[in-house]
Amino acid sequence: METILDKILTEKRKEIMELHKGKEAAQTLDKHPKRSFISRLEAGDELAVIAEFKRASPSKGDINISQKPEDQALFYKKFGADVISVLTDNTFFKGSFSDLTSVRETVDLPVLCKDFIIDEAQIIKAKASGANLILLIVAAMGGGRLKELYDFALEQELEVLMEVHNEEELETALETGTKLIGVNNRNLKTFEVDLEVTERLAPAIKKAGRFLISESGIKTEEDVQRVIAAGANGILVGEAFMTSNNLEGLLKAMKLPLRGAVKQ
Ligand SMILES: O=P(O)(O)OC[C@@H](O)[C@@H](O)c1c[nH]c2ccccc12
Repeated sequence: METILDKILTEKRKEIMELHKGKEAAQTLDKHPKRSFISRLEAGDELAVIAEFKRASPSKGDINISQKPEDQALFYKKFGADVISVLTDNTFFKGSFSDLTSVRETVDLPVLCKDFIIDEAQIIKAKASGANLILLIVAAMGGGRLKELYDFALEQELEVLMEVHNEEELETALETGTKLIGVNNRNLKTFEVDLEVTERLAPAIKKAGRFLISESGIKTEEDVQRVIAAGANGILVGEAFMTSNNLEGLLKAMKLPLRGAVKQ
């Protein structure tokens, strides 16, 4: 059966053909000093928060369709986010690369390009649009291709958040040498969400000495305590922030210390 991930990748292949046709000059926005998420993680003893600009998704439909990326980015920055993630996929998530550029130009935080990247042309586009980090989803391609794209991104001076959902994908990710592993609690094939995925994969990630970001389905302070207890260094939150009527309270409550957050 064709999964949603298959459908998205079919669409991406069309977009990539267009990207290859238009030889857009990859002028970078790197007038600013480099914005590194990894150095923030190395320095910090507080949970890192990646706050996502997410208008819509295939599983939820419209989430917050009228919000402007620059307004949301200013709130995220003000309330303590460490990175802003921007969905750039248009067909399924109603995002765009110009959303990413707006965010990059509005705040001085590192910006993550959240897309389904399977080709170098998309990485060049992300960089030219202002990304500091990109997402690479292990489930979207084979291990050899993953390593090529990972190395290409590093050459472009981008950091990489590598996303996994099970043990096999994690093994493939670790082999690339990536420092940042994102554990997606949502199965991209069934949309089922379970924080237990973070708990299951955390020991191997910690043992390998990599940073662990728990992604998806995190809505409450209790959820955050749970993933910190499992060993998360950071979280990635979209829907709960985009729909909250008390974003300040929620985001600040989630910025917990990494030690002492769990009552013994
Ligand atoms: O809205 P949530 O449940 O907080 O999830 C955010 C983020 O993890 C999710 O948007 C996501 C994780 N991996 C992805 C890959 C592609 C698109 C989207 C995603």
